[in-house]
This record gives sequence, C-alpha cells and structure tokens, in this order.
Amino acid sequence: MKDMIVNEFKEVAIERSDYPPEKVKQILANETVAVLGYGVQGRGQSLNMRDNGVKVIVGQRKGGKAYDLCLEDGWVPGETLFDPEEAAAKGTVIQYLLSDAGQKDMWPKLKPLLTKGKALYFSHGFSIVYKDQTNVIPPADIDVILVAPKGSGTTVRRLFLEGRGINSSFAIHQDATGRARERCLALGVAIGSGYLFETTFQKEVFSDLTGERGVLMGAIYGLWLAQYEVLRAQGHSPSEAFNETVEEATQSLYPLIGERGMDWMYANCSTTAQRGALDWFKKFRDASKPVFESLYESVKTGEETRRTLEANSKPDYRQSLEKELKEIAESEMWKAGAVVRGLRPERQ
Ligand SMILES: NC(=O)c1ccc[n+]([C@@H]2O[C@H](COP(=O)([O-])OP(=O)(O)OC[C@H]3O[C@@H](n4cnc5c(N)ncnc54)[C@H](O)[C@@H]3O)[C@@H](O)[C@H]2O)c1
Ligand SMILES: CC(C)(O)[C@@H](O)C(=O)O
Ligand SMILES: [Mg+2]
Ligand SMILES: [Mg+2]
Repeated sequence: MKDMIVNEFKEVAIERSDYPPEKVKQILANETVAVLGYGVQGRGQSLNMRDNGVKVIVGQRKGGKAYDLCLEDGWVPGETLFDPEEAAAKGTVIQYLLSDAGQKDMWPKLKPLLTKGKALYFSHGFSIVYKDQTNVIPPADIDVILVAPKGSGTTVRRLFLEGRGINSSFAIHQDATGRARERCLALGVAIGSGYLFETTFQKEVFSDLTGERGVLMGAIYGLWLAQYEVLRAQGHSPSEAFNETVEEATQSLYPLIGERGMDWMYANCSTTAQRGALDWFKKFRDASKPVFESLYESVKTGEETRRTLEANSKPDYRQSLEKELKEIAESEMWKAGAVVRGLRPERQ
C-alpha cells in the first residue's frame, strides 16, 4: 500500500506487492471464476488469471469470431468453455464482461443464477449505476464488486506478458459475505493490475464515459482532424499534415509525457515551441471547456447511456460500428497514416 498525496488530497494505492501470488491463490482457492463474454476485456482478463493459476472458465455464445478465439486460446468446450448461462451456474465469481448493452439483455437470465454468497464482478459502473435504464439490480445476498482497468484489454494482456501492469480502479457496491474487499483486490491483481485505486461505481462510470468520449478518444480525434484539415486547406501535403498532427505526437512527444510529464515534454522541445505552446494552450482550454461541461452533463443525466443502449442493442449494431470505423480508415488522413507508418524503418 502506498499513500498518494496530491496537494491536500490523500488516497491509498493497493500495490501488487500487497497481494503476492500465494496470497491471491489462498483468497481465491475455493473460487471458480466465470468470465462471461470474450470481448477485448474478457479475453485479456481471463488469460491473465489463467496464467496466474486461478481456476477460470469462460462463458461465450457459440458461433462467431469471439467463440473461435476462445478455441484458439486453448479454452476447452465442456471443460473450461461453456455457454454464458452454464458458466454462470458453475462460477462462484461471475465476471460480467459482456458489452454494456449485452449485460442488460442477459440480466433476466443471469439473475436467478446468482445464488447466495457468489460475487458479481464488473469492469464498468454502467449497469449498476444506470439501473433505471438497465434493470440490473442484484440480489442482496451476493457481493457486487468492480475492477476497471484504465486501458484497453489488449494492453491489459500486453503489459502482463511484459511483466508490467495496468492501473485499475476498484469499488465495492455490496458486501454480503464480508469477503467482498479481499475478493475484489485478489481478482484485481490476478487480472494483471499493477496497482489499484479505490473509487465508487458512480465515480468510475462518470469519469470513464467522460474520458473516452473526451480526451482519450473523441476529443483527441476531433482536435487532430481539425488541425489536419486546416493544414491541408493551406496546401500542405497529406504526409506533412499527418506527421505534424499524429505521427510526431504518438512516436516522439506522447512517450515523453508518459515518462515524466507535460513540462518534461515541453522542456525537450525548442524554446520557440515552448513559447508558442504556453501561449496557445489556454485558448484551446477555454474553447473546449464548455464542450467538456456539456459532455459531463450528458453522462450525468444518463443521456449517454440511453444512446449507447439504444444503438448497441440493435441486431446490426456491430456492422454499423464497423461501417463507421471503415469510413475513418478510408478517409484521407488515415490513408496518409497507413503510408507514413509503413515508412517506419522497423516496419520495412
Ligand atoms: N474494451 C475495453 O478495453 C474495456 C476497458 C475497460 C472496461 N471495459 C468494460 O468491460 C466490459 C466488456 O467490454 P468489452 O469491450 O470487452 O465488450 P465487447 O463489446 O467486446 O463485448 C464482449 C462480449 O459480449 C458479447 N455479447 C454482446 N452482446 C451480447 C448479448 N446480448 N448476449 C450475450 N453476449 C453478448 C459479445 O459476443 C462479446 O464476446 C464492458 O462493461 C466495458 O465497458 C472495457
Ligand atoms: C479502453 C477504455 C476507453 O478506457 C474503456 O473505457 C472502454 O470503454 O473501452
Ligand atoms: Mg469505457
Ligand atoms: Mg476506460
């Protein structure tokens, strides 16, 4: 455990060293962890737990790419791979890692399988917090816990394989057994977290939905696109516009921020760049702050949830998402990206 003190704000981080392998094994000794859903998170978390010696089974519908991937990854039908309901019946910990819309859909079938003393585990506060829209209200005699990796499931797996760890938040919504906290933290370490910080289901989902719609995904692409379009309109070539917008960010400057912070990245650029960036960041902050405020409001009122559930419950939701992603891939900016990435010496 380590104190995290920022100004007067004190938090405590749970570290991997607080839950060494023997302790994790002992806490989870009598558990069968059923991971429902083999999407990006289900895959990363289940493989890491299996490698950590936890008794894991996977619940994934037959047919489709996710099921094929289960087979490729060595999950054995009838032994470690089952239909979601069968897995839920066998598990003592149910990791509910279907898509958020899928969780609402399956809930009436899952609820009767959540018998006394089991633990229901989420990686998102979504289903519980927006219960008015999802109807996910667990029985009172089970534990309800959350471990939410702060990154893609692909990274959860990659960092684990490199001996590193993702940072995750954790929360206890319901402690029926008196063991909810130790179950939660042992699972948090077993799925590959490097450290865990405590939150609530509501704080997790409000910050998560804001972050991904905002700076992590939506805002960054909007900002990049705006600059790319201005550079192109002013006669710069696609590769110049792409390099000055994306390639330099991801390949040179963002790793420096990750290493030692924004000031360190600035300090490694010219004084000309520093002067200009220090003058302009405030203009960008002031222009975008109202957009972030309206985004947070849309999360808080449940509008983002309404939109997600409506869109992602349609039978053809995946095809629609794939179509929109394809439009991005085929836009000039990302065609330029493919060409530029192909020129990296290590890719030749
Ligand atoms: N993707 C990430 O890296 C990430 C990161 C942090 C948290 N999360 C959270 O983890 C959970 C899982 O996310 P994901 O991105 O891995 O999920 P996903 O969207 O990839 O879907 C996971 C699985 O759900 C199944 N599924 C979808 N609808 C279903 C239905 N109606 N019935 C049965 N199965 C259904 C799919 O077959 C798929 O295997 C979500 O709560 C998400 O918010 C995801
Ligand atoms: C990986 C993210 C964006 O952090 C996650 O929140 C998700 O929903 O996929
Ligand atoms: Mg999210
Ligand atoms: Mg997230």
